[in-house]
Amino acid sequence: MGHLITLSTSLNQWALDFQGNMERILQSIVVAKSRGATLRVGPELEIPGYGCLDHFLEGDTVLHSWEVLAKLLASDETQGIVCDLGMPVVHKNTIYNCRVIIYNCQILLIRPKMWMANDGNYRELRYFTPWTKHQQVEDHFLPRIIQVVTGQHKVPFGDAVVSTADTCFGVELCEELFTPASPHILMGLDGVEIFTNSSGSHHELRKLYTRVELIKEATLKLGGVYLYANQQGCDGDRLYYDGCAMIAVNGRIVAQGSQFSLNDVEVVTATIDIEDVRSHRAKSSRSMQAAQAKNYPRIEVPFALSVGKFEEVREDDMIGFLSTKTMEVRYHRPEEEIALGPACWLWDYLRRSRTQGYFIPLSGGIDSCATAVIVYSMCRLVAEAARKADKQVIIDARRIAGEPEDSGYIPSDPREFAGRVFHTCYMGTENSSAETRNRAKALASAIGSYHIDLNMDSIVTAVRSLFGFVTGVKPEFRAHGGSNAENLALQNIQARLRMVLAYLFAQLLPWVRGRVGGLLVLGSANVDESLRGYLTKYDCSSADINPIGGISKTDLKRFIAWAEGSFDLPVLKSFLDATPTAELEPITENYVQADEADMGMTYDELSVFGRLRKVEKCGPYSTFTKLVHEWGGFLSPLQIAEKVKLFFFEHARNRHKMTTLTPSYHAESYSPDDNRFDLRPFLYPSRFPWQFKKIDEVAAVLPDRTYLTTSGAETEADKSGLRNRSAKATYVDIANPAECRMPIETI
Ligand SMILES: Nc1ncnc2c1ncn2[C@@H]1O[C@H](COP(=O)(O)OP(=O)(O)OC[C@H]2O[C@@H]([n+]3cccc(C(=O)O)c3)[C@H](O)[C@@H]2O)[C@@H](O)[C@H]1O
Ligand SMILES: Nc1ncnc2c1ncn2[C@@H]1O[C@H](COP(=O)(O)OP(=O)(O)OP(=O)(O)O)[C@@H](O)[C@H]1O
Ligand SMILES: NC(=O)CC[C@H](N)C(=O)O
Repeated sequence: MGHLITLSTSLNQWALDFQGNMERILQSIVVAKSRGATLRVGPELEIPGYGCLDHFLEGDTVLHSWEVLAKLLASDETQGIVCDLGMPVVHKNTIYNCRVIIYNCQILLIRPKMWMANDGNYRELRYFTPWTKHQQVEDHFLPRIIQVVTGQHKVPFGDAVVSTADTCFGVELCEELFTPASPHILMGLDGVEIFTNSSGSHHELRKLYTRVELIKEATLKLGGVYLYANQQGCDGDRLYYDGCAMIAVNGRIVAQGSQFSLNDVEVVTATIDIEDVRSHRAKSSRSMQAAQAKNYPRIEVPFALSVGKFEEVREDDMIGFLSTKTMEVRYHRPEEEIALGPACWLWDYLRRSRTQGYFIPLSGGIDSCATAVIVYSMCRLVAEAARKADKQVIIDARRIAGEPEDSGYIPSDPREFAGRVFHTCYMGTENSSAETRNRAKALASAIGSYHIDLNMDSIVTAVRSLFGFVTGVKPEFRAHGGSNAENLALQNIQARLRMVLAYLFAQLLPWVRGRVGGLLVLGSANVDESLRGYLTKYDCSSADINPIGGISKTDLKRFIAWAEGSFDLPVLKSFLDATPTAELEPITENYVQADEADMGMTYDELSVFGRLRKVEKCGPYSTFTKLVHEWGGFLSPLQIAEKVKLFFFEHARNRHKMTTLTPSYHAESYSPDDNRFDLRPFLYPSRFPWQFKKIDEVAAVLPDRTYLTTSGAETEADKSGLRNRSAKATYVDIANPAECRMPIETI
C-alpha cells in the first residue's frame, strides 16, 4: 500500500486583500491537517489574489506577498504538511507567476509558470514573463524577511519536481493544462506521479465540461493523480472564478467541490493509493516512451507523503486506507449556472463594496425580470447559508441589512431578506401599459422586494417643454406626425430620465427607510442588445454593475422558464408569454413597438452574429459565407446578405455605446465590452462600402438553396426547426427604405 490523503482547495480570494487572503489560506491548511492530508494545493496567485492585474507590476504587491509568505512559513499551522502556495516572484529583476512549495518552515522549490493565459480576459504576458528554461533550475536568492524565518539563503527556482521518500510530485499551472504540450506529459513520463494544478479560472456558461475533460484526459493515458485547485468568487472585477476543486486518478474524478457557493474556504480531499498509479502505468508502450524521457531536476526531500507499505497500521487509521471511489461529475444546467454564478458574484460585490443593497428599475420585461430573479437567487443562497449557520454570511448579512452585529438576526427567509436589501421600481409614463406595470408589481411581490411604482410624465413633460421654450419648436412622436429624429429623441428622454431617477432613489432609499448608506444600481442590458446597440446611451443600461450583460436573450428566456418551476415563481410565465417592447412610443391602432421588429432581426439571429463576430472573429464577408452554409437551407443568399449588412451596419454605428457599457458579469466566451474584452475601434466606416459590395456580388451569383415549397410539404428546414426560428423575425430590407424603420440612407 502507499496511501496518502491529498487535498485541493477553492478559496474566495480578493485582489490585494492580503490579510483576508492569508486568513483563508491558513483556514484551508487547518482543515487540511484536520483531515490528515499531507499535501495541500491552493489556487493560482492565492496570496495577492489572481485578479490584481496591473498591480502585479507594482513592487508593493510582491513585497506584501513575501510578507504573507513569511507569516505562513512561521505559522504552526503549516508545519507537518506540504503546502503549494501561489504568489508573484521577482527573479533577477523579472516578474514570474509562481508556485512556492513549502514544508516545515523551508521553501523546497519555486516553480514559475511556463505557458501564460493571454486570450480573452487574460493578459498574463502584460505582467509576467514565462519561464522558458524548461527542465532547468537556478538559484533564487531570498529576501531577508524570508531568510530570517527559514534560515535559507537561496532556494531552487525553475522547472523541477519534488521527490519525496515515497513518490514524486510536480506542478502544472492553470493554462499549462489547456496547452497541447502540457508539462504533465513530460513529467509523467519521467516518473512524476502526482500533478498539482493551481488555477485562476473563471466561469463561463457550459465551460466546466472542457475543464473536466482536460483533467480526466491528463491522467487517463498517462496515469497519475491530478489535484486541481481554483479560486472562487468575485475578486474585484467582471469575472467569477468558479472553484470546483477536483481530484482525479487515472482518468477518473474521485472528488469535486462546489462550482458556486458563498463559502470562503472549501476543501476537497481524497485518499489515494499510489500503487494504483503504478499499476496503471505498467504498460509496455508507455514504458518505451518513458524510458526515453528527459530527466527533470529533482528536489529531494527525506519525508514521505503516504503511510509506507511496511509501516504498522493502527486500527483507527484504517479509514484512511480505503481509496476514495470514482464519482459522477456534477454539472449544472446552463439555466442553473445563470441562477447561481451571477448570484454569488452579486453577493461578493455587495459585501465587499460595503453598500446596503441593490436597486433595479423593473420594466415588466424579460431582462430586468431576469436580473431581479438573479438577485432573488442571491437571497436564496444567503438564506440557505444562514440556515446552515455560516458565520461569515450571517455577519455580512447583518451589516448589509443594517442590523447590529449582536442582534441575533438570521436571514433565513429569502423573501424577508430581499425586502431589506433589494429595491425595485416601475417608472411609468403615458406610453406604459397596465400589463407591464402589473407584471412588475406581481414579480416584486413574489420575490419580496421593496417595490415602488411611480409615474414620471411630469418630468418628461417638463424636459420637453423646456426644449420647446428654448428652441421655439416642440418635437412630436411619429404617431403624431413627427419625424424619425423627433420620435427617437422623445423616446430617449424617457429612457434617460429613468436612469437619473434610478440613481436618486438608490442614493436616498436607505435614508427613507431610516438606514444609512446607499444602494447599487443594477443594469440589465443583455449581450445581444449591446452588440446590436439597441439601447439608449446612458439610460438604465448605464448602471453600477450588470449581472446579465454577458448573457444572451435566448439563454435568459430559458433561465426564466427554469426558475418558474425551480424557484416556485408562477408569475414568471407571464414574462415569457409577453412580446418584448420598449413602451417608449404611443401605442396606436396599427402600431405597437416590438423589439425584434424594431431591430430587424430576432434575438436568436443576434446570438449567431455575436458568436461569429467575437468567437470566430469573422468580418462582414466571412460572416456572410458562413451564414450561407448555416442558413442557406431556409434563406436565399440575397436575404442573408441583407441581414449581414444590417447587423454590421447597426453594430458599427452603435459601437460607441460599448465604450460605456456597464461592467457586466462575464458569462460567455465573447462580450461586447470595449473596455476589457472587445478591443476594436468605435468609429467605423459603418456602411462598409468595400465589404458590402463584395457580399452583394457574391450573393448575386450564388444559387438559392432554400427549399421553400408552395405545396406546404415539409422541407428540411422545417424538420430541423430552423425555419421557425428564423421566421419569427420581421426581416428588414435595407435596400428598401419603405420597409425599414430606420433606413440607412436617411441616417
Ligand atoms: N460615432 C459616435 N461616437 C460617439 N458618440 C456618438 C456617435 N454617434 C452618435 N453618438 C452619440 O450617441 C447618440 C445617439 O445614441 P442614443 O442617444 O442612445 O440614441 P439612438 O441610438 O439614436 O436611439 C436609441 C435606440 O435604442 C432603442 N431603444 C432605446 C431604449 C430601449 C430600447 C429597448 O426596447 O430595449 C430600445 C431605440 O428604439 C433606438 O433605436 C448621439 O446623439 C450622440 O450623442
Ligand atoms: N417602465 C419602466 N419602469 C422601470 N424601468 C424601466 C421601464 N422601462 C425600462 N426600464 C429600465 O430600462 C431598461 C431598458 O429598457 P428597455 O425597454 O430597453 O428594456 P429591455 O432592454 O428589453 O429590458 P426589459 O426586458 O427589462 O424590458 C430595463 O431593463 C429597465 O431596467
Ligand atoms: N489563469 C489561467 O491560466 C486561465 C487559463 C484558462 N484559459 C482558463 O480559463 O481556465
